[in-house]
Amino acid sequence: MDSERDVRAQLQRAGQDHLLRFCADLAPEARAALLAELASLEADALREHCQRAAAAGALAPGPLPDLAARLQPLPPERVGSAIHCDQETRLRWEEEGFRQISLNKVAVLLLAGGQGTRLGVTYPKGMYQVGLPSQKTLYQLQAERIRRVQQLADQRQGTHCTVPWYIMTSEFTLGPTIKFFKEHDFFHLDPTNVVLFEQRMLPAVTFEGKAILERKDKVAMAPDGNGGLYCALADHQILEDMKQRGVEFVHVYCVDNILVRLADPVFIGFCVLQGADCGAKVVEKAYPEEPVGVVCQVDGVPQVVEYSEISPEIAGQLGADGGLLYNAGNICNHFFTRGFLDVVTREFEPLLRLHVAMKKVPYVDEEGNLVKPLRPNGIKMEKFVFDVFQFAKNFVAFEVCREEEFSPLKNDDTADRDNPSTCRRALLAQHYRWALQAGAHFLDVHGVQLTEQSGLLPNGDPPAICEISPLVSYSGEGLEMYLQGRQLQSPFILDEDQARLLRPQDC
Ligand SMILES: CC(=O)N[C@H]1[C@@H](OP(=O)(O)O)O[C@H](CO)[C@@H](O)[C@@H]1O
Repeated sequence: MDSERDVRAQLQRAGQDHLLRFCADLAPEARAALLAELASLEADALREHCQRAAAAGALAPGPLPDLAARLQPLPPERVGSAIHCDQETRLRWEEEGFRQISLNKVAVLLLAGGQGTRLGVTYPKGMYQVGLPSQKTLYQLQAERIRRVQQLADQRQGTHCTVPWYIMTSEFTLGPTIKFFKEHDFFHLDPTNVVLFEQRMLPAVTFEGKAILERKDKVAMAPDGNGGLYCALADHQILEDMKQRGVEFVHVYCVDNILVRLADPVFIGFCVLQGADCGAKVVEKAYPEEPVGVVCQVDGVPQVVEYSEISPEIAGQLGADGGLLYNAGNICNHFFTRGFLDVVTREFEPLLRLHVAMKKVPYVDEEGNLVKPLRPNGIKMEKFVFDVFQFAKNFVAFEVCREEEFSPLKNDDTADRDNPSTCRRALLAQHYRWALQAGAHFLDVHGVQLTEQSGLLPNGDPPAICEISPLVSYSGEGLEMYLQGRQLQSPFILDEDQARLLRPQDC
């Protein structure tokens, strides 16, 4: 191990020796931990990182300059649609997706290293429950969708398949996530098919280019963004694990979308039949300022321009049809072939841009007191998962229906949108629609039958509460046998037990 003198000398050369200013006050263990952390940061890499952060932070924040002239919507031949296609085509994509799943060629990969700052929780977002009647958490919903999609593939193809679940965590989320999964018996998935790995962390830096101490004995670190995926895949030999299992196609998604369709056979099938190496699901943007990236082309190359980097003028531009010109909203659901991920991790990762986020970073002042700043005082650098799209040989986008597939949990309930209430409503409204489509009738709290036309209530709630377990239906399929012609009293939960009760005798 490097001695304190060595570390100090290296940090001095890097202009970062302030990180040792409380070293003399520390108990031996804390001092050793700090020295180990500083040694692992490597002084040269730290200097470079701090200089890069300060330089990037000094540039005008917000929209990228000269973007307008370089931007174009994606050409139509690169975009498929689950909304505007005919039934036969959709079935063909779905069939292909299920075929690949049943051959064990499909994995899902969850990006779950974020800190949930906007939501205001100190635990991983996946452990959040939005107040559904079943009280299920995001992690449980996702686990059950994996189980169901495996089951559907098996039923069609007569197999016994596995969709492995890779979960990228960070220093903040790894411990609590493992504990949570163990406490819940991995939601009845085989633990050997749930692979947790950790992304790297990067130091937070002041506007003057100094790494920040968050405690006398600890540098302020933050996960390296969801684009940290590519280093993390290499660090933990995840692609080798995929290869051993025979995985060829990976559905990467972000933890916060309550409606996410894991390993969606329609999306997978579309991408595979298109021969794509990289793909993104999109929804039509709801309004110009919506905080979603837009999937488009920059200098003729497919890319995502993040909401923080697009000007209001460009975001509000209208196309010939009167809708938003840049209307392909990124929902952080990506398709990658393992081959593409392999090339990215080996060749292109170092080319990924670092994006700047100005954050309020708690720090210790000169006297060693903890300060919680009221205004941003630090720069965090992040890579974005979609920044690899530019390296794809055949990129495709796939448009899906927002109501069915996108409702993200970003904020707490004080915000108007993307909060626990909007997520809960989106899921319950979907299940209400599915139940009606399957021929159910609902009774209100007074036992009076609601009409089929009963729309959503003014607050967006469905007129009756109906929650359907993902173990019973993945995307609305197979519900007629339980619900056709039934009168259901709200609230109604269709879980596996209820499904057994409702199942006709001859099934
Ligand atoms: C770097 C990144 O992946 N940003 C994504 C991601 O945004 P966050 O605000 O970082 O959660 O999810 C959005 C969809 O919920 C998507 O539109 C956006 O482009």
